[in-house]
Amino acid sequence: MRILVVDDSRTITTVFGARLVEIGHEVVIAENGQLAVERFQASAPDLVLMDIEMPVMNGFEAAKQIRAVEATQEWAWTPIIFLTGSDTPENLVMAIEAGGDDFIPKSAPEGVVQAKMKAMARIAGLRAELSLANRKLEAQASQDGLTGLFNRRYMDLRLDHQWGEAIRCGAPFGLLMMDVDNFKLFNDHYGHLAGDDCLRAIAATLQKVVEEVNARRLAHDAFVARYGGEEFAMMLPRCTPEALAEIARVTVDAVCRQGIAHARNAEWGVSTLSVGGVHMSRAEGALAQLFRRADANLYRAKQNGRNRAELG
Ligand SMILES: Nc1nc2c(ncn2[C@@H]2O[C@H](COP(=O)(O)OP(=O)(O)OP(=O)(O)O)[C@@H](O)[C@H]2O)c(=O)[nH]1
Repeated sequence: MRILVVDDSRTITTVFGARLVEIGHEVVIAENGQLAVERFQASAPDLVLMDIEMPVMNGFEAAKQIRAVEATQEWAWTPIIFLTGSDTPENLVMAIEAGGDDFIPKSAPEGVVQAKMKAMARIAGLRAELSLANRKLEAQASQDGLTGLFNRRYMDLRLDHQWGEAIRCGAPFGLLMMDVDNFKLFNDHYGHLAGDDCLRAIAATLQKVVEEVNARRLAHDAFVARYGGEEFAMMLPRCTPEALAEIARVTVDAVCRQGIAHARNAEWGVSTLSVGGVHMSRAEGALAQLFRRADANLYRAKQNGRNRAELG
């Protein structure tokens, strides 16, 4: 474990530090509470062993600040054990109130110190595993199982937030609705599993396009989601009408150039995409209206021959 040892007494940090290093731990030392908070942030220790009475900032205050730092990171928790010369009941209560987890007298025998650290490390390990599992679950809940893009549920949540912000700031907003062309014929011709592969491949291309959009700052925090079936939606906050037109064109071209064989897709012989785009120079009104306009343009793209974008 990496252990942050905090004490204003050089003797204590040296003695405790040497004991911990001897039994295989890495030790980071801080001489007061303020340095403890700084070193906690810089070194992300697995455990903090901290004195209570110290100059500049005492151990209780440092523990509170460490907990405040952790509160900004979901699920973060590092055990804090107070080291003290006086294990009075008042100190014990204050230690726990300040966010500490345990309390060891400096005079405690070696075995007790080691046993307490082992217990804390075990809890910290379980907590870390739980945090990882939770993050995986969160990622799964926001992802579409087939394509790995964001799913509709996540899209609605994130879009609500982006749209609200765009309205508050009077910022521009762009939306592209995209639909794979003649996809029923693709399934009929190549089978449903090949259809799934085709959707995955197109989704990967759309993801690349959106990453490029963000990298080139053509929009702010753009993202693409599977809207449903063979339909996708790309959200383009703060993009210009010129950028929207370029992104729509690039998207249509990129899917066509991908060259996924589609013998029954008109004269192209490969899978293609139709796109309906809408741009607002100042976000206002209901999101549903934006989607209706994008849908109408998508319909026009289909009517006008597919493998194209219609904007408005
Ligand atoms: N393989 C596969 N097919 C899907 C999936 N979701 C929807 N589809 C199919 O997508 C097809 C969409 O067909 P339509 O809505 O008729 O549209 P289209 O054939 O693409 O024709 P246009 O949109 O007019 O170009 C349907 O046959 C659906 O079964 C999926 O997850 N996997």
